[in-house]
Amino acid sequence: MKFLVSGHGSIRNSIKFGFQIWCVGVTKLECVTGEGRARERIWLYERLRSNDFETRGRVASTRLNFPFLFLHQLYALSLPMAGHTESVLPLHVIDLAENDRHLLAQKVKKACLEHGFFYLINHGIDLKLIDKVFEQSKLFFDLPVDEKMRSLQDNNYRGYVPIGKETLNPIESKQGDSREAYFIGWEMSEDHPLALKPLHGPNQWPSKDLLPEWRETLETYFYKLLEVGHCVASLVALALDLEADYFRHMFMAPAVALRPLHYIGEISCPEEGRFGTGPHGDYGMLTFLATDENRGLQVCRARDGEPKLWEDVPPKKESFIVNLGDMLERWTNGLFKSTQHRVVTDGIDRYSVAYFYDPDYDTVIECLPTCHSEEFPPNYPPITMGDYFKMKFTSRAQGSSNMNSTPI
Ligand SMILES: O=C(O)CCC(=O)C(=O)O
Ligand SMILES: [Fe+2]
Repeated sequence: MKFLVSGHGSIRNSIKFGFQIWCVGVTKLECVTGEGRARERIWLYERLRSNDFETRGRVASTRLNFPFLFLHQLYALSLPMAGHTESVLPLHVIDLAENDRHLLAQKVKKACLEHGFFYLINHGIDLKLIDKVFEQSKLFFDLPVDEKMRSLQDNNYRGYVPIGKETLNPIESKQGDSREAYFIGWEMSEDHPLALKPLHGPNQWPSKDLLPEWRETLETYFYKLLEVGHCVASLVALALDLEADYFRHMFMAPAVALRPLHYIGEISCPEEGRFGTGPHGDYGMLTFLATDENRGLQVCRARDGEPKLWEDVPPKKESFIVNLGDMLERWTNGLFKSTQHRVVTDGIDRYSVAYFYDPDYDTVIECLPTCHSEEFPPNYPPITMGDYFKMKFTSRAQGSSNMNSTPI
C-alpha cells in the first residue's frame, strides 16, 4: 500500500507533472502528520481495493509534510477536511427551452418548495461568453496583489475584496472565507441622483492596459444575465399565481451584483470553522451561479437539523445553479425557502461567478398578495429592499445570524 505526497509540493503539482492520482476513501485511520502543520491533525481516509479502485474524481491536496513524495500512482488519499459527503442532492432541472411556460412555472414551484435550488439549462447565454468571463476573472485574480488593491472595494461595495476579508458566517467561521472576490453593480455615474443612495454609483474597473477586455466581457455578461434573471423572475411570479410581469417594474436601476470569486486552494475544515464560503443564505431574491468543474458547493436543506446534513451540489455543465435568497423567503411569507449553503474546498483553486438578482433599492418587500390569507397572515412587516440589506449587513457585522427565522 502506498500513499504519498506533499513534501516538495502539493498534489496539485503532482497533477501538473502528470502523476496519476487515484482518490479513494472510506476507512478512518488516524494519521500523524509529523513535522510542520501538526495542528492539522488529519484523518487520512484510505481504501485500497486491489484491481478495483474507485475513483471519486477528486483529489485532496494536503500541504502537509508527509515524508514521501512522488509515487507514480497514488492509491490512497482523500482527506475528510473538506467535509465532502457521499450524498449528492439531485436538484430539479429547469429547462428554459421548454415552451409551455405554465408547466415550467409548476416545475419552478416544485423546485422552490423542495430545495430552494435548481439547475437552469438552455438559458440562452453563449457558452463562449461564459468561458471568457472565467478566463478574464482568472486573469484578474492572477494579478499581483498591489495591482488588485488598486480597485479595492469602496463604500458601495464595488471592487476587489481581498482574500479572507469577508466572513459570510461570523458565528461558525474561525477565520475569513478563503476566497477573494470582485463586485460589479449597476453602472451609474457619480452625478446621477440615485448615486447618493448606498450601494449606488460607478463601478471600479481594473486597468485597461493590464486587462483590455475585462470590462466589456464582464459588462456584457452582466446585462445578459439580467435578462435571464427577468425570465426566471417571471416564472417565479407565475409559480406564485401572480402575473408573469409582476416583478418587472421593480428592476429599473436594480441592486443586482456580479461577483467573480476565486477560492484560493486552501483546505476547508468545517469542524474547525474553516470554509471557502461559510454557511449562509443569500440575502436577496435570486442567485445565478456559474462554476468551474470543481465541486465545493454544498447545501443544507434542514436549517435547524442537528446534526446538519450537508449535500453536494456538483457543477453541471452548461447550466447555472439558481437559488432563492432570504428576501424572497420573506416576500413569500416563508413559502419559498432560502436554503443554507456553503463552499468547502480541498486544496485546488476553484473559480465561480455569482450573480445576485435583486430589485431596486426602494422596492417595498411586503408579503405577496397570493402568500397570505386569514389563517395564514403575513409574518413580517413591509421593509424596503435597501433597509433589508442594511439590516442584513449590520447583523453580519455584529456577528449574528442572518436568516429570517425570527419575524421582525
Ligand atoms: O462559489 C460558490 O459556489 C457559492 C458562493 C456563494 O454562495 C455566495 O457567494 O453567496
Ligand atoms: Fe451564497
